[in-house]
Amino acid sequence: MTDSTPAATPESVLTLRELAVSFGGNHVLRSVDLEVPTGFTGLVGPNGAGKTTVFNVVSGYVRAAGGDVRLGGETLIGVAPDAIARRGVGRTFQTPKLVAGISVVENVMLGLDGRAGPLAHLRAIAGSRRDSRPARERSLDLLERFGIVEYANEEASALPLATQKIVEVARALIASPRLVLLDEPAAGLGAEDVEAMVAPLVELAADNDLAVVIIEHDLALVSRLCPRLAVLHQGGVIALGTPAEVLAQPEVVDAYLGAGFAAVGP
Ligand SMILES: Nc1ncnc2c1ncn2[C@@H]1O[C@H](COP(=O)(O)OP(=O)(O)OP(=O)(O)O)[C@@H](O)[C@H]1O
Repeated sequence: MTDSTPAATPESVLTLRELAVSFGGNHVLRSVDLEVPTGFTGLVGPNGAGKTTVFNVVSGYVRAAGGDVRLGGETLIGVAPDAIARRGVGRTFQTPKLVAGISVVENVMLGLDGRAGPLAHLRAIAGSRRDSRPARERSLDLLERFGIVEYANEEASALPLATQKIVEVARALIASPRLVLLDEPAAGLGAEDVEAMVAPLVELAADNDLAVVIIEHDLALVSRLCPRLAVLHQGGVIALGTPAEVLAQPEVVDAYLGAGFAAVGP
């Protein structure tokens, strides 16, 4: 390699092109363009900007009105949520969606079938085809990594919020995804619980070359984790760059942060 070799642009794991979503007359996403490489990307913006809607389209729960979503080179438009999960997309929900009546270790295993969404409960009744010894061991291994293996046999939905959120992260990771979407993972958690979730997540993401997109209102956390931030506002990405670059942009201050905000750096 010579000095004149151009710096490699990181390969995009997830690509959104002119993505549009409407709910009736509410045009939530007008034209969202975003490339997500491996590593951590923060998706921020005001309440109601459409951040969760982006996750819902990528994971197949909401239909796009226009544009494209590509994982690697392949479109995810028209693909069912469980099939999208099996192609390598793991996700969590703003409010944990764990299946009641089954244990923590079993909830994590549901991730192997892509069963993380609203229908997971109904399907779980039939039992998971993936309830094999290796699946159980993989689930236990993840619970160990996240420091919650002691809860493995407890009913998941009875656990404190922080533990439920960590269980969801483990469920999102069990199928060895390429892309993980975390919807406000730290909301409602104390500093210690956030660390308990984040430290193993950062290690696992690095070990497995994952692309992780985090929606998070805690800007200190998102700035620490994410070398890239995208700001969503009025149906599109209005800023993209390092946290320091993005949080200093006047339009981001106006739209999201408020005039009293001063970026804390570096
Ligand atoms: N399934 C749906 N049906 C109708 N409207 C919806 C649906 N999902 C989202 N919306 C609307 O789309 C808009 C964007 O919602 P979304 O939850 O994506 O925003 P957000 O940026 O994630 O907000 P927050 O930061 O408050 O979680 C809101 O006006 C919301 O009411």
